Parts: sequence; C-alpha cells; structure tokens
Amino acid sequence: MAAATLARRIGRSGVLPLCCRLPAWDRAARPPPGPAQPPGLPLAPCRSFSNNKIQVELDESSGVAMMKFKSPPVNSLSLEFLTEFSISLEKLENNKACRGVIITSALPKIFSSGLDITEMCGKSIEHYTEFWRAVQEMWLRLYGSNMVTVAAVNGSSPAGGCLVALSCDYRIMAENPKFSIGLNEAQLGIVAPFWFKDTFVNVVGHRIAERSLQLGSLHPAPEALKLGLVDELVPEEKLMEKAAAVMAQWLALPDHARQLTKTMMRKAVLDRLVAHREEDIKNFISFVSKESIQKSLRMYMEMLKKRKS
Ligand SMILES: CCCCCCCCC/C=C/C(=O)SCCNC(=O)CCNC(=O)[C@H](O)C(C)(C)COP(=O)(O)OP(=O)(O)OC[C@H]1O[C@@H](n2cnc3c(N)ncnc32)[C@H](O)[C@@H]1OP(=O)(O)O
Repeated sequence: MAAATLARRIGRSGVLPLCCRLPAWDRAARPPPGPAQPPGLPLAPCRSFSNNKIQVELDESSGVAMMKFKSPPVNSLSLEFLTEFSISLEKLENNKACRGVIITSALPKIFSSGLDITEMCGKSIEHYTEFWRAVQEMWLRLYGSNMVTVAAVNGSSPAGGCLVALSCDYRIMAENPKFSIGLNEAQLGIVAPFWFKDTFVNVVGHRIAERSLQLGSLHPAPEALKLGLVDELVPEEKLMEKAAAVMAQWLALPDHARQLTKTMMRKAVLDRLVAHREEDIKNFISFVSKESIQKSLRMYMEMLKKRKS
C-alpha cells in the first residue's frame, strides 16, 4: 500500500481510526486462556495477511502469530513500513484468537536497520510530523501491547531496530558475533528521544543505558547478552524453535494476570509519551531541521555508501 494511501487511512490526526477505542495499555485484560499448546505440535487453522513490508501468519490453535519483516535491503523503518507495522499490530491486538506475536526478519543478517534515515533528510515539516507520529504510534502499540511479544533477533539491529526489540517482552538473538544491537544514535550525531531512553533503561538499568547511549554503542550479540540487552543467545538455526518454546512458557500463565503486571511495569513510561506527544513531535522537527543535523545525517549516509564500495 502506498504511503499516501496509508496516510489517508490514518487521517490528519495521525492516529489510526481504531484508536478511538481504549489503547491496549489501558484496556481490561483478556479472559483467562485455555491450556497453552506445547511447541512442535501440528498446527491447526492459520490466518495470514501480508503487505509490501510485513508478513503475518496467525496460528489460531496456539494463539501465536509470526510477524516477519520483509522490506529489502535492510528493513528500514520508513513511514510506509511503520504504518504497516502499526496496522498489523492492531489487527492482531483486535483478534481474540491471538495471544502472542513473535517478531523476526525474513531477510538474512538484518533484523532492522532502524529508522529510515532518508525520511529525516531534506523533507518538509509536514513530512517530519507524519513520520514522527508514525514512529510514536508504532512504539505505543508495541510497548503497550496486551499480547506476549517475543523478538527473535536474527540479524543486526541498530537504533530503531533495537527499539523494536527492546519494546518486546523477551529478546532472543542469534548467537553470531557479527550481529550487533544497540541505540547508536550518538554515532550519527543525533539523540535518542526520552522514550527510546526510558525503554532502554527499563531493560538494562540506568548505568548501562547511560554509557551505551552516550557512546552510541552497537553491542555484538555476546556483549548484548552480558549487558542484559537480550535475554538469551541461541544458534541461528534454533532461533525460531526457541522463540516458540519461550512463547509457550509465557502463554501458560493466565492472560489477565500477565497483562495487568505488564501494564503496571510499563504504564508510567507509556503515559509520559502520551502526555507529551505533540511536544515530542515539535522537538523532533526543530532538531532534524537544523542544518548541522542534516549535514551529519548526509555524511552518515555517504559513509554507509563508501563502506560498501
Ligand atoms: C531532541 C531529540 C529529538 C529526536 C532526534 C531524532 C531521533 C532519531 C532517532 C533515530 C533512530 C534511528 O533508527 S536512526 C537509524 C540508525 N541506523 C543505522 O545506523 C544503521 C545504518 N546501517 C548499517 O549499519 C548497515 O546498513 C546494516 C544495517 C548493518 C546493513 O549493512 P549491509 O552491509 O548489509 O548493507 P548496506 O550496504 O550498508 O545497506 C544497504 C542499503 O541500505 C541503506 N541503508 C542502511 N541503513 C539504512 C537506514 N537506516 N535508513 C536508510 N537507508 C539505509 C544503505 O545506505 C544502502 O543503500 P544503497 O547504497 O543505496 O544500496
């Protein structure tokens, strides 16, 4: 679906139409689940939907959806990608048969390269507004999801890609030291906004987050495990099997208890962005509109190209 069509669906407010209902992080818990299906059993009816950027398959018998990013070359989080991501999450959230989602990449070696830098270079204020609202929307939906969210990180995951993983309930990464993950914004000469930082702090704690953010560190998988940035490493070929096993473990508990606990842990951070959304958009616009920031981003893109040749 073209970005313009998606933007029309979202409307001027930048909020998806179904957002009129209470957001996921404020909704009553789902009814207690039936027994969780152990991983590896034959799977019954599957619902799938897919768009240009993301493919989703829901196994209704286990209540687990598999969401795969498939936007070559690097799954960058463009306006179109972010919009499709939010729509996909919303569809699953509204489907009572879905209790958990595993997020991974269909591309080799890359989970997601983070926010699409071209969306932040040389665009209009209207575009920056729409783009940043879409980034916020994606995070509010994912971090505030009632579903169990497991990131199966099967490749590099800088900046916005790392945020996606950090926003899940559990992170499993492929045991490959060539894959790295982190909030490397400082290396681009930009700053991670407060809610990226809050999400990071909630996972690794203040000291590790402070050092890592100031240095813009990208941590190779083994280091990411040591820091607690990911919960476990497994050989790449075992990643999906492990993700299914972890999901089954989390789904073995009653949804309502887990959901209320998740809300208790995350609400303050979610509420902070909800209360300051417009201000955050204004900050983003004034920041990226600076000539010095535009120059830094252009130089970074050139560096990526040079590194290739
Ligand atoms: C006050 C506070 C207010 C708020 C202030 C503002 C806050 C903003 C917060 C920002 C958050 C972010 O996520 S910023 C994004 C940070 N992301 C990154 O630093 C990732 C940079 N990319 C990489 O390191 C690498 O590309 C990597 C992902 C490992 C893949 O390496 P490979 O060798 O496989 O592939 P490459 O050859 O490098 O890349 C393939 C092509 O994709 C492009 N590409 C790669 N990453 C891209 C990206 N993120 N956006 C666009 N394009 C990208 C490359 O330029 C190439 O383009 P062609 O040459 O044309 O083929």
